[in-house]
Amino acid sequence: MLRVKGLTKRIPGGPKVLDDVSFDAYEGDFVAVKGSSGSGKSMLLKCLALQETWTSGTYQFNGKDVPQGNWLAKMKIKQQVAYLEEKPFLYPDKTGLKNVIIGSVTQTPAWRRWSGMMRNDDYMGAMEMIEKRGLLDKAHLKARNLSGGERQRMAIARALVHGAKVIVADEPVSGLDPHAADEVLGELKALCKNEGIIVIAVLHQGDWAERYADRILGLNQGKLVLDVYGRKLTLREKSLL
Ligand SMILES: Nc1ncnc2c1ncn2[C@@H]1O[C@H](COP(=O)(O)OP(=O)(O)OP(=O)(O)O)[C@@H](O)[C@H]1O
Repeated sequence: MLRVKGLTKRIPGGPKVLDDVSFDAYEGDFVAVKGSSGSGKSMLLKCLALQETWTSGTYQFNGKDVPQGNWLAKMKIKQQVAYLEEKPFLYPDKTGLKNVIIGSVTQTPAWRRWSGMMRNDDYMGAMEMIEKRGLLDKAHLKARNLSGGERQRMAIARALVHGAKVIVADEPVSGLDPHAADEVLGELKALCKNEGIIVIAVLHQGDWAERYADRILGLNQGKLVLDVYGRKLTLREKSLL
């Protein structure tokens, strides 16, 4: 479970880009975040994935305060709260499999990525995760040759192999064709439903949020102005974003 209370981020010498944001998310929740450009969507996700610090407020994960200072404690949270970018970085000359085993910059310690060590159980675990994503025939393809949707799904496999219990995804389907977008969001939805993963995704464009999320959070100028469960947004609600 993830609990955010009064989360506020002020840019030094500048404005508040997150202003007193509070919400909870539970195992299996698919939460979409909507809001116009500059409303703080990416900043919220970066704070949750410990890619950014916050100024005040509390953030708890599984009942414990998430620290901002302690490196080791932060590393443990980063393993469990994976950050999925719009265009996830994969080492282009390494295979999908190798990328999954090595892990991402945000989730895996540098020594693990640099050593590139591959134990037998790493290999088996990664292959199983890739197979579950329907990407077995792509496992040995260099990452540069994967399509946008395949890269996203490979990045999801990578996050899970390295212990993700929460996936925060910033515009994960932006730039994908509708079929590839459906595959990526279908995959994330299945992870919520079948494995209790929490997904928090910025899905501002189109009706992806309404189609896939159980809940929609709306941000406007850093404030949480909407928290809607299990239904489409009304016209009035849309006008708040
Ligand atoms: N490091 C920074 N220094 C100054 N301002 C920042 C910094 N990071 C973010 N901001 C500002 O914080 C606000 C929120 O940014 P954020 O990237 O979260 O917006 P967003 O809702 O994701 O927008 P978009 O949909 O355009 O990506 C913006 O006004 C942005 O300019």
